[in-house]
Amino acid sequence: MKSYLAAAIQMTSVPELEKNLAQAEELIDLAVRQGAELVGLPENFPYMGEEKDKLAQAEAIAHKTEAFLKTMAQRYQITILGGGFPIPVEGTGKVYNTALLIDPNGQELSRYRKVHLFDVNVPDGNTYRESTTVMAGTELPSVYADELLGNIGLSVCYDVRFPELYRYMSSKGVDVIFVPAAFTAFTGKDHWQVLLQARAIENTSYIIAPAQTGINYNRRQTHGHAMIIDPWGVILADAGEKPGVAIAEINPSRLEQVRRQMPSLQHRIF
Ligand SMILES: O=C(O)CNC(=O)[C@H](CS)NC(=O)CCC(=O)C(=O)O
Repeated sequence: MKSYLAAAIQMTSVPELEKNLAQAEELIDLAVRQGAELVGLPENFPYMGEEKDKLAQAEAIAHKTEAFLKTMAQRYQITILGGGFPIPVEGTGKVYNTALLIDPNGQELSRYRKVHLFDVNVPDGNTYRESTTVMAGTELPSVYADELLGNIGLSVCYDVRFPELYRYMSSKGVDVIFVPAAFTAFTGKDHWQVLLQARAIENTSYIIAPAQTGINYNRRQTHGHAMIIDPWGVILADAGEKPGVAIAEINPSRLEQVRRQMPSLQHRIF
């Protein structure tokens, strides 16, 4: 593993596929100009809108997004994570909320289907029923061992509330954990940063958390604060509330140092 720069992209995706892909490319370009070699896009980056509208366009979203990610990876010579986007599941009328990791040759390295679905009545009055259109994934995320970038684990948004998922990754030697999200503004203000820091500290791993921000559609508002956190829990970069990028160094000697200073992973009893 080497030292390199990673980027967590923050965007305001709307119910228009082409517009979102154009916004994503502008921000990828910005990240690459600053030297990023590993770039993450947030959950639902190609489309944020009513669940039924997303489902109606799922075929096109899935097809164009996968092609887009491969093109971006090759054009910019980066490894890219497309945070959860819908991929239809044959014969069910539903989709998997899928995260895809692609290498600079345009080859797929890893694929994860969101396991925990956001079926929550948020106290701000918004009701979320992700399971009406999304099938829950049933598999733990595989940890992809990249010779240069480290061991990379994938998760999506609401998953961040389930520490057992990250403990599993940790048992597979994860170094860098992606948490692409579209966190609600209401839950995000109190929970987002705390949960991410906890996952970083308890697993002594880097966290790369790309995010949605601002008003995406109707009354849906997302929290922003795409960030990169180091294995000690220090926030290395925070994109704030506007579309942009959070960029920071991923450094194997820092991983090694923190794991020496705080060997909690070696002290597990259960
Ligand atoms: O808002 C939308 O339309 C899009 N939402 C999403 O893409 C997903 C699934 S509904 N949001 C979350 O998982 C939020 C989790 C969260 O906010 C928490 O755990 O507090």
